[in-house]
Amino acid sequence: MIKTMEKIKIGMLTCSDRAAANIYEDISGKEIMSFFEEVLQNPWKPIYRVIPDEKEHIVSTLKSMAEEQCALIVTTGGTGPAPRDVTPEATEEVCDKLLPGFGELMRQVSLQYVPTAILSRQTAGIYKQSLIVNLPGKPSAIRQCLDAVFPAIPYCLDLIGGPYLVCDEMKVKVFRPKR
Ligand SMILES: Nc1ncnc2c1ncn2[C@@H]1O[C@H](COP(=O)(O)OP(=O)(O)OP(=O)(O)O)[C@@H](O)[C@H]1O
Ligand SMILES: Nc1nc2c(c(=O)[nH]1)N[C@H]1C(S)=C(S)[C@@H](COP(=O)(O)O)O[C@H]1N2
Repeated sequence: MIKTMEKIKIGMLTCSDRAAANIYEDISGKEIMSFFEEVLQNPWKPIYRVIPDEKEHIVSTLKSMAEEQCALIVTTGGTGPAPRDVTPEATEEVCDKLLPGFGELMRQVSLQYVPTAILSRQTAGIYKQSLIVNLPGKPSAIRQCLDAVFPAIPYCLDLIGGPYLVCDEMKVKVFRPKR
């Protein structure tokens, strides 16, 4: 089990050519940060990076965040069909196991907001003791997707030997089936 004496580490990885080049501010990464500030009640620490849409760079950053013991790594951007969108490929290359239900649910929920939700190839999976979840790049997509999938994340971390997440029940209804 990842030690709970220490602060829980959450990786936040923005994959965006323009955010990495400071052409625009990384609002999506900040949205991920504020989601966890609101819901998490454990002591925790963000491990935050902004990198361009380059597969090998994404692969090595995901691996280094896992080596740094991030229990959860949330990416944003690079999930679409454009030539430089490669975040799902990098995630699939890194992961030992894929969890396709995450992408299925996030696309289903996102379709309530935009018909182009079907263009996101966002996925999720397990690498060692880290859960990796892809989100689209649009800042508005962050909450829509995290609100949908987060209730299953604490139990997923329990199952992979990660830290026990304690969350604000007023903000998110975490579900842990009785074992
Ligand atoms: N990290 C981010 N912060 C703020 N806005 C973003 C971010 N990522 C994407 N966006 C916004 O969402 C729009 C669509 O995102 P998309 O990922 O398709 O950008 P892109 O065309 O791939 O370019 P880039 O990789 O440089 O972000 C962008 O035009 C931008 O307005
Ligand atoms: N919730 C939500 N999902 C969304 C969107 C959005 O605005 N909101 N944008 C869609 C669009 S337009 C694209 S191209 C894909 C991929 O975006 P990405 O390449 O920035 O990850 O996500 C889709 N999913």
